[in-house]
Amino acid sequence: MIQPHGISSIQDKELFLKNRSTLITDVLLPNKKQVDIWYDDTGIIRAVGPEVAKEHRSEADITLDGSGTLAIPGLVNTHTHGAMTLLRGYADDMHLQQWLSEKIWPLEAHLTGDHVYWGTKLACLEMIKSGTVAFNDMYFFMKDAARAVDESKIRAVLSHGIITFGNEEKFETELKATDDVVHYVRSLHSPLITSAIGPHAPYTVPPDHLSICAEYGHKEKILLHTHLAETKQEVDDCQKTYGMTPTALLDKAGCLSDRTVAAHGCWLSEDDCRLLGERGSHIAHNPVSNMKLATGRAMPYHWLSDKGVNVSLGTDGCSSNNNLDMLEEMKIAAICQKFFWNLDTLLPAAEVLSMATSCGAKALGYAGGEIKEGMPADILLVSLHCPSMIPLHNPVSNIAYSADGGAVDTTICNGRILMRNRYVPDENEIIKGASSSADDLLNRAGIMA
Ligand SMILES: C[C@H]1O[C@@H](n2cnc3c(N)ncnc32)[C@H](O)[C@@H]1O
Ligand SMILES: [Zn+2]
Repeated sequence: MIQPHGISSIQDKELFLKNRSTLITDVLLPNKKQVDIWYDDTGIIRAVGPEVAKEHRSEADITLDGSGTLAIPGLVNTHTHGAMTLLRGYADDMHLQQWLSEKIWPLEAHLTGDHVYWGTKLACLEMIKSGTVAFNDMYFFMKDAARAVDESKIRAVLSHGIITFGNEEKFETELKATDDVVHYVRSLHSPLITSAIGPHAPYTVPPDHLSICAEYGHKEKILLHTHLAETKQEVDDCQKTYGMTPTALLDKAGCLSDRTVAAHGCWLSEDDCRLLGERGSHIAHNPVSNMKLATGRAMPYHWLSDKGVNVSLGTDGCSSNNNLDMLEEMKIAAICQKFFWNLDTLLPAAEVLSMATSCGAKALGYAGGEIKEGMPADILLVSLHCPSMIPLHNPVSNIAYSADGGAVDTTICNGRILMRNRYVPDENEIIKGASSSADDLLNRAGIMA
């Protein structure tokens, strides 16, 4: 086993076992203030400030030396398909509809719960190693995904991806799968995991099925997670078939509320943005996936923010990104907006950091994404000894534009230490399990790994 730097004794390994009252000393905040942070064993931040170590040292079970690191809130990935880690590099450089219907869906037809378990374990590992503490996931075999997330101790909103193309029998199966996930997640009694209903998109789920999804979501008081206005073809087809935009169609079906997270939004019109603002719905921006699949237009961030829409950030799945690194995503979001809309002031560094943290927590419906008293201890310690963090003229700029996930030294979610000195306890087992699971998937599909 790799002996990671600084983790040597049994006692150190106990760091990862459970929540304990923790003091982080001498850490820098993005505003360049040097502080100590203290949180208790319920995982809630109780004090942040220069004198905190003096006042609370005796109450802390663990002390982490934060010197040489910058503390930022844990990152929130508001749109992904976790287990698609197994499909990383399987189908690149294709047109979106062809990519889905000729490569992705045929392979996904061979998925089992075991694949999704290992794919989600790998996704959680990758997220922990790059500073993500919460994600909004839409995929299949979500009870297996829930097991993987529960073991990984990060936050997640889990939805079964509903794709019906109008088939009633399929819709019944999909609703049953959704209901199973909702009840299974509740039975876990985890404060970190919730469920959502996930009608895949207006082009895969017709209006009558969308309405039933919306009703179910309202009845269960859960999020509704969907794809929206990703391509021009989607918007044109919707106009032709239903005489309205996909956004108006979702609204007519009752799918737009403040519990709705819609991914992409590349081809939203200004009126669509106004409607989303009125409904309090959230848009998850996925710039890497959009650029890779050549959706042809960047999400109109200026219109969305003008209309008061909460815009968060997501990576999309590993088959269209091809990683889950939210620090990388932040940079690409900020530069993609400036480039596409030819506006150098659009989406500045501080805004993209909020997009990846507090706006994400808001979209997923929990209090978080800020390092302050009363907030959950979702904290990253980013190494200041990385070349990409030097010099430190502006910590927020370095985070948004310069660092990548490899700069994250320590990841804490809800007070629990998940990575320290870049060490995650079960990393080797996960890599082994996920690699053989990916081979197994391709073998089952008759593709030589
Ligand atoms: C939940 C479903 O969503 C599919 N999926 C993955 N990425 C995208 C995308 N960019 N657009 C639409 N669907 C996507 C998954 O492959 C799965 O079939
Ligand atoms: Zn997606």
